[in-house]
Amino acid sequence: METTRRRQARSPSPVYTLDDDESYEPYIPVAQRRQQKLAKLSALGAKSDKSNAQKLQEELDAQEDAQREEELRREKARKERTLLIEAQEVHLKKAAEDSKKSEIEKAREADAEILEAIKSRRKLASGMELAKGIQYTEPITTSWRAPRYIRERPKEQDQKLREKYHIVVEGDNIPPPIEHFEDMKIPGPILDYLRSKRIMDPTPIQLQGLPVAFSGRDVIGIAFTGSGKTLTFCLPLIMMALEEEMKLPFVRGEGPVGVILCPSRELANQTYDNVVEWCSALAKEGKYPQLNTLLCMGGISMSEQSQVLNKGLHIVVATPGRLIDMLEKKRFTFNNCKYICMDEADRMIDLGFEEDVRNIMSFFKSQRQTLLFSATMPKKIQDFARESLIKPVLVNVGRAGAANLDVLQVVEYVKQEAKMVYLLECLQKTPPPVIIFSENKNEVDDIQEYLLLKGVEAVAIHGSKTQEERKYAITSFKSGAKDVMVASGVASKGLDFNDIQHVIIYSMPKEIEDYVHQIGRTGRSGKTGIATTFVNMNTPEQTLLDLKYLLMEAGQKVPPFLMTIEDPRAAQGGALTGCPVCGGLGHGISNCPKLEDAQRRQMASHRATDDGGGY
Ligand SMILES: Nc1ncnc2c1ncn2[C@@H]1O[C@H](COP(=O)(O)OP(=O)(O)OP(=O)(O)O)[C@@H](O)[C@H]1O
Repeated sequence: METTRRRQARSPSPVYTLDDDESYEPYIPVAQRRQQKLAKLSALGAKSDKSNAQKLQEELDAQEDAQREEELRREKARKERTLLIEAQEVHLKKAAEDSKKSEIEKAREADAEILEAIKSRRKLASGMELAKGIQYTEPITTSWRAPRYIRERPKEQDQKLREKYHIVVEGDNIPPPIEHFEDMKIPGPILDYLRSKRIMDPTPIQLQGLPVAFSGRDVIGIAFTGSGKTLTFCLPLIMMALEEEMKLPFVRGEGPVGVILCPSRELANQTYDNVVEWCSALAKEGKYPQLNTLLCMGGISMSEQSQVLNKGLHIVVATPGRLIDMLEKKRFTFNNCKYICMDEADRMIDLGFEEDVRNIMSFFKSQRQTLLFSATMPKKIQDFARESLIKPVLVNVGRAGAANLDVLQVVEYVKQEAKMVYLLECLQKTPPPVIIFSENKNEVDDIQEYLLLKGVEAVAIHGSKTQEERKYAITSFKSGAKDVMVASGVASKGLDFNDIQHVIIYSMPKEIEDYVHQIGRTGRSGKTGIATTFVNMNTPEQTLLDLKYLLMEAGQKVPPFLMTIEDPRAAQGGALTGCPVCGGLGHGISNCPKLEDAQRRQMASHRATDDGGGY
């Protein structure tokens, strides 16, 4: 033990322990080795003969060579090992990068495939046009012109005006924006009527959308909920019908001049009421003729409307199913129809409803002006629509699918079992009227029952209610006789109720567009409102992500539990652009909830019946 310790202490070699590689041989510098060799030789030289010394010399040389070779081999092996490790590391890193890249690429490829499939949908042209390969290249012309002073002002001024009102336009030869209704050549009685309703100046979508539509151009109009889109697409049709009627009055069996398509009966009813009011205002003083409007939708008998059908018909407001039925039965024709507008157009030309629209298009006999309006219009629907329109003008106020900034959005985590009780508390936040949304018909009924039990004056509306019940719910709520309306999302899209104070979203819809439409029942025409949304662990994470981004975009408070939800695309380094299919900001096309639903709807569309959804 003592010897070992001393030997170790004397050893000139580097410190080395058994913990290291056992095959290791300490390195002895060449000069030292030579000295050792010389010492051995001289010792030998003293005792033995020369040949022995020579032998030994050769032996030692051979040993030295072998040792050097071994050293070189080891050195080489070490270098090779280092290179191998480096190469492996590079390979692994590359593989990791490649897999990350291929994930993104894979997603991108999948997206491209879906987008291609959407793009390859047939245009929304009539069957006759498609069969004969008829393609219109120029928009229809109308006699409407902007006042000369506006037409002649520099284009930069038009652009400045658009910037002032945050209007984005796309298209060729875009008619100028007009800041005052008085400059739009709208008949006086309608202007008076609008003023009486405190509609003094056009909203951004109106000040650009109306001149474009009056000029006969195809329009894709996108603007926030409650921003006055209805007037933007109804007034041009009224003016067109007026001009036709004044040229040569319509007699029985003639018309309509144009049609407005709505995705639900309630919306059709509301739009019809608006058109009738505006037409009555027009004819009130006797200076202009009466224009006749037909409401064409499931749930009302056509005998009720026979007096309209017995006269010349100017305007039809319809849901698709009943309209097709009437056209097939030849109750009226589209032989002279020149105008078609789709409200909530993204829904109308969405997969599933598209075939109905295509069917309706097939009844047109000549070129028409086509207008598509919505608060939500995902990029791909826009692209598809654009291909079906003729030199369309896109008028966009705010991002398509963005929430109305006049709505204060509050998102609360409420456990499923606590929702009903908390709902009562929530109702105290504001005075009535309040709308409560639920995605589920049974839940709508349960909520109404609970509220009635608690003494709250509540009505309910959903697709399984009869036409009478739906009408009663809407009218009693609109008149203020009832404080609360509990509704399913579908039944209330686009409905314009007066001064809704508070929207409570009892169950968060899967598609963020539905959320945008639902909260949009408040904060209309420049007023403010509150939207409270209940979420919990039943809410899909992807929906929560969409919601988080939407709140951030609108500058709203994002609750901490939403803040903690990470976007997997951010980790993958993917682009955080909105989903081109639904416009949601929190996911890509490959996991779009709407696409799944749309596909389901497409399959179901063949079985669709006129069951209360408006068809
Ligand atoms: N220029 C205006 N000034 C003030 N109020 C207006 C103006 N234009 C329309 N309004 C009113 O604003 C309300 C909302 O209009 P409208 O229903 O057309 O909104 P919308 O954009 O179609 O909304 P949604 O996307 O929810 O269907 C209506 O009550 C309407 O009378």
